[in-house]
Amino acid sequence: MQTATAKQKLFIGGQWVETEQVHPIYNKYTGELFLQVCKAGEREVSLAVESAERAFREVPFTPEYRYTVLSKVSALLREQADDIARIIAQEGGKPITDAKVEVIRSANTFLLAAEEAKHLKGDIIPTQATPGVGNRFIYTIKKPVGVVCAITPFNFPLNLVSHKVAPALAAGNPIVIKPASDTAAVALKLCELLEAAGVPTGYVQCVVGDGSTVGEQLLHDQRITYYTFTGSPGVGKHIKQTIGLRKATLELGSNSATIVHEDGNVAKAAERLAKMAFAHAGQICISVQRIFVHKDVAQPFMKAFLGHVEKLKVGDPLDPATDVGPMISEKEAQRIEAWVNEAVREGANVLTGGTRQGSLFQPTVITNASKGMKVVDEEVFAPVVTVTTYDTIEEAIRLVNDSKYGLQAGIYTSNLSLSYQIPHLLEVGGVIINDTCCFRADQMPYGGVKESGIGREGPAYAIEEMLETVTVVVNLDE
Ligand SMILES: NC(=O)c1ccc[n+]([C@@H]2O[C@H](COP(=O)([O-])OP(=O)(O)OC[C@H]3O[C@@H](n4cnc5c(N)ncnc54)[C@H](O)[C@@H]3O)[C@@H](O)[C@H]2O)c1
Ligand SMILES: O=C[C@H](O)CS(=O)(=O)O
Repeated sequence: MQTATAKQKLFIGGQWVETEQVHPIYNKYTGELFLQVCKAGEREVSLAVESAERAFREVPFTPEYRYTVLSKVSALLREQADDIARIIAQEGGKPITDAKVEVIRSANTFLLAAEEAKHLKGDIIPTQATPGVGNRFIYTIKKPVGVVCAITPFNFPLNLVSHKVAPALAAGNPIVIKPASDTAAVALKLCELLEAAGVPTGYVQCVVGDGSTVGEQLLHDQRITYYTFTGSPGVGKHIKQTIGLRKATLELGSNSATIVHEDGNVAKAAERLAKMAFAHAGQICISVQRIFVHKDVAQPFMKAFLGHVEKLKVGDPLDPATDVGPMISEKEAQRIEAWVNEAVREGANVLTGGTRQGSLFQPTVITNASKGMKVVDEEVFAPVVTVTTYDTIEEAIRLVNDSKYGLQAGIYTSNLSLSYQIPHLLEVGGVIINDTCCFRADQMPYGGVKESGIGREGPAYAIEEMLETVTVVVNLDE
């Protein structure tokens, strides 16, 4: 990684490529210039896809070697975790402790994908009992889909890139990465590690630039067979409409909810919810945005919850004591300030927070919020949570489901029967029992329903989506 005054080059076809135009990346807390990154033009984007396509046709990449490369990247991430975490903290504003967790999770994501590369297999299809099939042996093989394009957001600038690069490579596909420009430094750092680990030429490229230029060009390039996108629902819908019949995985937004039921552990719920509603300043797709608490436990819950929230330390992401850092930009902090003020005008109460200093927004707890308010209906993607009481579990389920989104939901309850039933009733891609909706283990299938997306990530599941199944029928009578 270079210094702020030097230009960080792009990675295309195994070369570090310099361009005229740069994108300045700023330290999101101090506002100082952190790094200048070369911006891809039409030529570099086309070259990136061409390099990937050529690699796919001409460069062998065996499953055994995929394992070697991916596991080496995992080891390098672990070795360099402290330095890489500092990049994430500076360009992304993520508290250093959380940034370090992200790096270690990425190392794990690579290792999980490496292991999967050893186990790619098709199926044997039983035919003996099917009339008319005759003496035929039917089986399937799995082939890589072709050139994959990864388009990623700013909030987990390493692990969400890893969740696309590692499975694509494990499946034998070359990839073109277009990271969010404001946090592109760590994606390019990952390319350095992939190069050091010996990734074959052309299997990884990274081009930086705006969604409206670089992103659009990638969507229209017919040499790309598969898109894996994480980002906002608006861009996700646009991708789906633009790419036609080509396949895509879309990991989009949410206004995720957690229920604190009358028989749940209120003390634990209050502590975890205070952490997970405000982690990374609420800029997590599964961040706790709506809390529904049973009326009988609402008072002790609120007391404990507010106590924890008011202890959160807001400030410099490089300070290990910081819990909540800045938002990605002052513009985003101004947006959420306006949404909170609008909710107050419409009758909501702010119990704590609600104030802004530049891009720092104080952890904010809102009550008396209702449907029709942006802080309830839209994805806040900010350190803001609403708390609403309910009378019956049926009402709580209806409130959780009353959303255009459906990524994950959480419930605190000691009722075994309810724990079993509720995943069948909630309209989400993942249900977390006795923890908040903001939980992800990197190996689990992860993704949403409704406007939260299409498909599942987690190395084993992403690999499956990035493979083509070919059926082979052998007529044994010939
Ligand atoms: N479900 C998940 O797993 C998940 C994870 C993280 C973030 N997110 C979502 O991401 C959003 C926040 O991230 P963001 O602000 O970086 O999202 P964003 O949608 O603004 O940008 C994501 C990426 O899309 C690119 N892009 C924008 N317009 C494009 C276009 N026309 N064509 C092609 N690419 C284009 C951007 O440059 C960026 O690289 C939130 O909605 C959040 O919920 C979802
Ligand atoms: O922002 C949403 C991400 O999916 C979070 S995580 O990296 O998967 O935890």
